Amino acid sequence: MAIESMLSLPSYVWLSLLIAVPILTLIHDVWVWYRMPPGPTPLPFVGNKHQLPSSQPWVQFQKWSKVYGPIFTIWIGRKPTVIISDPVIAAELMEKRSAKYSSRPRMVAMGEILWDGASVLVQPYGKEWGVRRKLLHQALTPKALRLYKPVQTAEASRLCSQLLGAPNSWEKLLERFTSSIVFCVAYGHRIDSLNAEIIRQRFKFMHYSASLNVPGKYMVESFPILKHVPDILAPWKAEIKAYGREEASANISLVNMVRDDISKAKTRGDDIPDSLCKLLLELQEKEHIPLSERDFSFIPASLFGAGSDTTASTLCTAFLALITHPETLQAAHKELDAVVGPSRTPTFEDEAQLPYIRALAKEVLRWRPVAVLGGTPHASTEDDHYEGYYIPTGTTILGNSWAINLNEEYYPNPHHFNPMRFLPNTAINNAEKSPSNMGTPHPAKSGHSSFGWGRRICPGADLAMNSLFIALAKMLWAFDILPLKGVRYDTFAYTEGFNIRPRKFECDIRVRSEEHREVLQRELKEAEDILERFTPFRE
Ligand code: HEM
Repeated sequence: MAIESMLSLPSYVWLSLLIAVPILTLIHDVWVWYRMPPGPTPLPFVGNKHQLPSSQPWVQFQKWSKVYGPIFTIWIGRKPTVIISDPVIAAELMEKRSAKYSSRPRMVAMGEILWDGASVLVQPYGKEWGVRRKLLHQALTPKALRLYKPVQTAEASRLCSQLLGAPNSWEKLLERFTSSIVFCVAYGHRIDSLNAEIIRQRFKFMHYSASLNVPGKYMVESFPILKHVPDILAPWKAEIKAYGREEASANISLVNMVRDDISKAKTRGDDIPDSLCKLLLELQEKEHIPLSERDFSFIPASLFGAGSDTTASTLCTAFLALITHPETLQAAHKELDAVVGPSRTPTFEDEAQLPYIRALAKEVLRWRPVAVLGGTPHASTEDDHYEGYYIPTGTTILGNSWAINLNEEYYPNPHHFNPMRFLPNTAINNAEKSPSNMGTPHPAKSGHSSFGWGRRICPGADLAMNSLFIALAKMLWAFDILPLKGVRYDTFAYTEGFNIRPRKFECDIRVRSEEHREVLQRELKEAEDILERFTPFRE
């Protein structure tokens, strides 16, 4: 009846509606735009899309922050994104006001159709996310992290001994190292080669999910109602769901592999290596976990996508920093020689005595942050005001780590790689660390925000820091990492994407002495004894 009477409306009413709706929408948008933090002027309905560069948008965002201020707005179509370039503002919104700023922007194709809400990374803030996040924390407590240290140490020794044999393959060797750690920690199985079937499978899933997250590729992102169109009428949706089923079934198989390992070990009367999946399965025996088998399987599976490439890329950046700032290699050698000496390699027990190595790892994360736009964006779930500006519900919030980490106020001479910035205050360091060369202190305890903010901060940060520390300590103890003669290195030549790493470059990796070589060979045997318990994934 209502439809019939609408259809019988005179044509001048329809015409007025056709004109009035866009005009009213535009008035609404201008009113919101006027009250939000300033930014480059958007076009009606299009926003700033035409002004966004196709390459390294974080650099353009940093330039805009100098024009419009440390908090500014850009518009993608009619959706606002607030971009933050100052660590204090990032902490104020995403940490102090985290109750309002801990969600994720809606990603319909990837988060809802492909993963059906199973992935913690893109899940909106709420109870479902909280269950997964709590489980991750339970398997990554300081006590649990201690259980993973022996395998991280053994893998770092294996990495050094592989670098002895194939120094030119350093990038691939770093990738194998981080992949193996992630799989040992997630499932108690190691990676001996990047040709392992499981690596190919994981890359296939990662590339497919990334391919869904291309702005403008799917109409469903602008009109989420389309996700309810039956599969038979929407082949694009049927394809995404089929991929989702394949990934879920692969994740469930990995959990079943660990279940099988546990039951075989019980029959034999021994135990299997500690892993995140094993800890979660033990927890499941003791208490009810309100997740389906499928959703449970996505928790250990999240480690590879989130933790392998990020850690490997950070190590690649460390190599670039060392060859372009040779004084830092010398300082690292000096500390390692004084604390560890030439007859053994460093271990986690030496960590407290190696402040320069720890500071070097932090400076790498600051100097060229791998998650250059703060990882996955945050989204607000309530209207808010900051310094008189209006930030409406549903705004996307990007912490531009590039601009934050290279903000001169906090890090003077920001492109200079200088681990001293992160050295604890001691009498000796203070002589070189006057406030004028160290800048305003960063609000985070860690001194940087490369792992994100507040309730969404990276839950794997301590695990990643342990991998970075042990790999850097052992490699720096063993090797000279040097520039090739006559090569000019570009410290800005980085890849595109959400996670960045230096574009391919060559360097000269030389063992420091025959004694160092012998120690590495001897320690490889000890490492292999530990790694033997972690069955490798098949090629
Ligand atoms: C150098 C290595 C790493 C860096 C730089 C890094 C950085 C980040 C960043 C910036 C975020 C987004 C935080 C935010 O939204 O505020 C994040 C999220 C996340 N990271 Fe990491 N990460 C690293 C390693 C790892 C590792 C080893 C794991 C394995 C446990 C991991 C698991 C995750 C997960 C599951 C999330 C999503 C958390 C959520 O949405 O609640 N990351 N990471």
